[in-house]
Amino acid sequence: MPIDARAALAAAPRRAEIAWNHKDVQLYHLGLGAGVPATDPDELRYTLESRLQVLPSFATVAGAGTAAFGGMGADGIDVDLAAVLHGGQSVRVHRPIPVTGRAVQTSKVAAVYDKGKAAVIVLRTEAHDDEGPLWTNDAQIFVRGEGGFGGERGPSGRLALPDRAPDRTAERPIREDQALLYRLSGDWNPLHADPAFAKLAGFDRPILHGLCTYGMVLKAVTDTLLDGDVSRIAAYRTRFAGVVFPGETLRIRMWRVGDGRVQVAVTAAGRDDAPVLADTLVEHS
Ligand SMILES: CCCCCCC[C@@H](O)CC(=O)SCCNC(=O)CCNC(=O)[C@H](O)C(C)(C)COP(=O)(O)OP(=O)(O)OC[C@H]1O[C@@H](n2cnc3c(N)ncnc32)[C@H](O)[C@@H]1OP(=O)(O)O
Repeated sequence: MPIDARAALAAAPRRAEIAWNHKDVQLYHLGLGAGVPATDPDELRYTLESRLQVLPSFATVAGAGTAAFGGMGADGIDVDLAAVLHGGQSVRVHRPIPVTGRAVQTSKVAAVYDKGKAAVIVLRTEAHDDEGPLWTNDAQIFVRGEGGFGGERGPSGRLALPDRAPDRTAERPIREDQALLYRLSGDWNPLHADPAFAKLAGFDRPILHGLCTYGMVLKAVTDTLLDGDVSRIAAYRTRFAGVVFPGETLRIRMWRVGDGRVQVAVTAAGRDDAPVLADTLVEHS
């Protein structure tokens, strides 16, 4: 059986020692489109080692994605990569991520939901270093065609948008080669690079990594509403509601909804505002 929920949930957490330095952080930020214009002091915070800060979404790639792909091969989970889409993601940072770090990361399957036509696997990753906890991530992995095994349907997690105009709107173009650059941070899924594999998965051409959109949007919110200061971010969650293609432009609408929260909706600007990110919330100080 491709998904054995009981075996997946009972499996011991996987443990990995991970390390990163300024180059990993700079490459990750460049993969999100940072550094344009190259001499803009606001962009240098993401690109120049002497001023570098780390976007909290870096937690999703630290250790070059070991947790994500380790989870796909966890006990009880044997699925076809062409059936896998990233369904949702949350990150909570317990303190700012250092530019250079070494940590122990554990990951385990925290839930397996049966959505009828699909299964949703929740993969939880926690990291700590000598000073204590660093981050807790949940990745929701949507596996088409693997539902119907008689499991719980799980929560819907929907978040209604405020009934008013957004406080701010930003647009962010995606470079044609952005997925090729982003994948160097550790997500080597051919879905984002190989047209033949993308076809197998049902797409006309390679699609952008969900986590690339995720990082681009966090950067846009930080730069637009949080003075470009990543240390103000505590948590960030989203649902990947529709695919994005390299070369498109993201339209990012933001609402301040009180108590240090920004709600966000993201659409593809050139495709009739087709939904891209839904149920998206940034928590900040
Ligand atoms: C770090 C870990 C990495 C993990 C490995 C990932 C590797 C990466 O390289 C892969 C990627 O980056 S893929 C790119 C990013 N993801 C996407 O582009 C997906 C975009 N979303 C879609 O296409 C559809 O929403 C789609 C297809 C997801 C769902 O659309 P529909 O089939 O129309 O679903 P719908 O009928 O609306 O809902 C059925 C039930 O499923 C739940 N659901 C829907 N979208 C979900 C989503 N995105 N995540 C989780 N659950 C989701 C619905 O809530 C519904 O259940 P319920 O009725 O209980 O509410």
